[in-house]
Amino acid sequence: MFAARQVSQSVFGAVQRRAFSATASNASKVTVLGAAGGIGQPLSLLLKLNPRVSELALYDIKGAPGVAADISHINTKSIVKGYDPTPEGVKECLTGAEIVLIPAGVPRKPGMTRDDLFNTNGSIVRDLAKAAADACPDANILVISNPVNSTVPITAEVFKSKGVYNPKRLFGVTTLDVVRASRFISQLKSTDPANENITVIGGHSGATIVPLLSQAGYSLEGAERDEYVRRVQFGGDEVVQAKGGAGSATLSMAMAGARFAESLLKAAQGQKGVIEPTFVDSPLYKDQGVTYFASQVELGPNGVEKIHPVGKVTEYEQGLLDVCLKDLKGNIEKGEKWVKENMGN
Ligand SMILES: NC(=O)c1ccc[n+]([C@@H]2O[C@H](COP(=O)([O-])OP(=O)(O)OC[C@H]3O[C@@H](n4cnc5c(N)ncnc54)[C@H](O)[C@@H]3O)[C@@H](O)[C@H]2O)c1
Ligand SMILES: O=C(O)C[C@H](O)C(=O)O
Repeated sequence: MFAARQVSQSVFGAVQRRAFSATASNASKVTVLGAAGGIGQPLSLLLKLNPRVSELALYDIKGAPGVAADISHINTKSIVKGYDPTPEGVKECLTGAEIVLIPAGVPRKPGMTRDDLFNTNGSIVRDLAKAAADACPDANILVISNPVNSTVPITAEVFKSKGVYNPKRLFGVTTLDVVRASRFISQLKSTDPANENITVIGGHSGATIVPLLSQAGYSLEGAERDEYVRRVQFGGDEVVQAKGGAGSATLSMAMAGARFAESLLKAAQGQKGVIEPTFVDSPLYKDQGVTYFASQVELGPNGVEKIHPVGKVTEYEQGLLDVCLKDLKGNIEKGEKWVKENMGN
């Protein structure tokens, strides 16, 4: 019995060390809004395993205190607290947060696009953004709820309306596209996916997701190339279909969200050269009316440190980018227009 306990602790310790090899130097409060959901629960679990997190604050319209009680028994140092779904609860949960992750909202069912979630999730994200703008205007806000191409502009407009918008602190989480693009190329090329890091630019839905294989030195041709791009662009649909009405990607998204939060924490705690593709207020295509765009972004203590240009692309990739920009512009404008007309109190 004792031996078994020793073994399991050491195996789990090794997993934890491999997953997050950092030693915490600075304390950070991280808040998850939608913490009892399909993404929220495993995301909160991964954040509890991260030694860079000192306090984990969980909020949901139902079930956050239960998730918090469960996770709080894990033998890592961070304090975990779940909050009741009241205005005071969400305020307390957000106050002092350095990072706020928002996976609150409904997921897709087969046959739906992400844009079909717009009305429901737009209101949810708008209201949570209002609470964040009031309680922690300087926090990094990480929007996961779909449609990201519209929920990020909605969040920005809420922060602007309260006079606290800082474009360096608002991120649409597109890490799952990078994770998929890297995994899928490794399957084709029989490489170690951990060593792949395919840049994905644009936005987070269908044709707005543009993987840049050429920048990783790969050149697929013909049907193989088209199938790879289609799989990256519609990887989310693959999961939605497979789950058959029970939701969309949750576990891979939790990993991707935890990875992005870890990158921000590393950068905030002084690590240089931390770069992740993410959907931000970007100058790259503003002249074409596309005000938010995902590209490689260097992170720092103030959030966005540097937005890297897209760089050299092939003619084929330029074709994908042209389609992306057209769709993205519409998604962004839709979010901005809706929230301006529906800002509420
Ligand atoms: N950015 C991405 O790459 C990505 C990937 C996967 C899923 N998503 C999106 O993430 C969202 C969540 O997906 P899920 O599978 O976790 O859904 P889910 O239904 O399992 O969980 C959502 C949670 O949000 C909570 N919630 C709803 N309204 C809330 C509010 N006003 N305040 C606080 N909590 C609230 C619900 O109670 C629920 O627990 C969806 O919109 C989905 O499309 C994005
Ligand atoms: O596909 C979805 O609806 C969820 C998410 O955006 C994904 O890419 O898996």
